[in-house]
Amino acid sequence: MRIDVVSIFPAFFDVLEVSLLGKARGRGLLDIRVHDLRDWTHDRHRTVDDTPYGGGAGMVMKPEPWGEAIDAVRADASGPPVFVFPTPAGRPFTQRAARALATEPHLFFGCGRYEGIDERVFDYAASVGRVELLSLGDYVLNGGEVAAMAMIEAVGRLIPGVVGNPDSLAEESHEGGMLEHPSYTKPASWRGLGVPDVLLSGHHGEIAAWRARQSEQRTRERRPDLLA
Ligand SMILES: CN1CCCC[C@@H]1Cn1ccc2ccc(-c3n[nH]c(N)c3C#N)cc21
Repeated sequence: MRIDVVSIFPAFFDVLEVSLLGKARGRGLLDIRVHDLRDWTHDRHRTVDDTPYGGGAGMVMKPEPWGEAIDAVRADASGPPVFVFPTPAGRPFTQRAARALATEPHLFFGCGRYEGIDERVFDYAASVGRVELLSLGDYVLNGGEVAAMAMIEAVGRLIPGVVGNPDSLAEESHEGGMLEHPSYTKPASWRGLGVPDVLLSGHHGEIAAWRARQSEQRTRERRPDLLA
């Protein structure tokens, strides 16, 4: 999978050089290319924002640099990417959305700042490819970078070969619409706290049943909406 990321803070994504995704890049499983939106400006101040039409506080990201960035990535790719724009006004980013994006050969993440990106950028992107306006959650961030990072990690780890043991993906929270069961490791007793006996029993069937009950109870208590 190829992922292009456009941001006015490209250094934000240096962290993608390390850990699991960094290794996946080194193994050629992920081709992540980070771009500075200001590379598509042409004035001395490398301007990317301007005052909003209709008035109001703050600044809006100008459409021109984004249009040139979209065209530059398209020109350098074999086919149109899926354009992902993190926005608080988007539909929820969920594990289902991550799974769908993980099937795509090429993603373009556009990270906005200020009050957001001129709406015509989304319209233009939709005229040349599929656009996904996705929200990380119901809270406000200062820009799209944190959200894009989370989305890139959630999608990247689903690419075959990125995660060592693919079986572990199936048991995770939100994969089957349920929260994952509690986990324990050595020592069996820690600061007076023990491990549920069933996990030490060696009875795999009983362990699986216990884990299923724990997932269902935890989901019912913490995320009843997932069971609706
Ligand atoms: C604060 N400022 C004025 C109010 C509107 C947002 C703006 C900041 N901002 C600019 C671009 C941009 C993109 C995503 C997000 C974002 N916030 N919360 C989420 N779940 C997000 C996602 N995904 C925030 C962004």
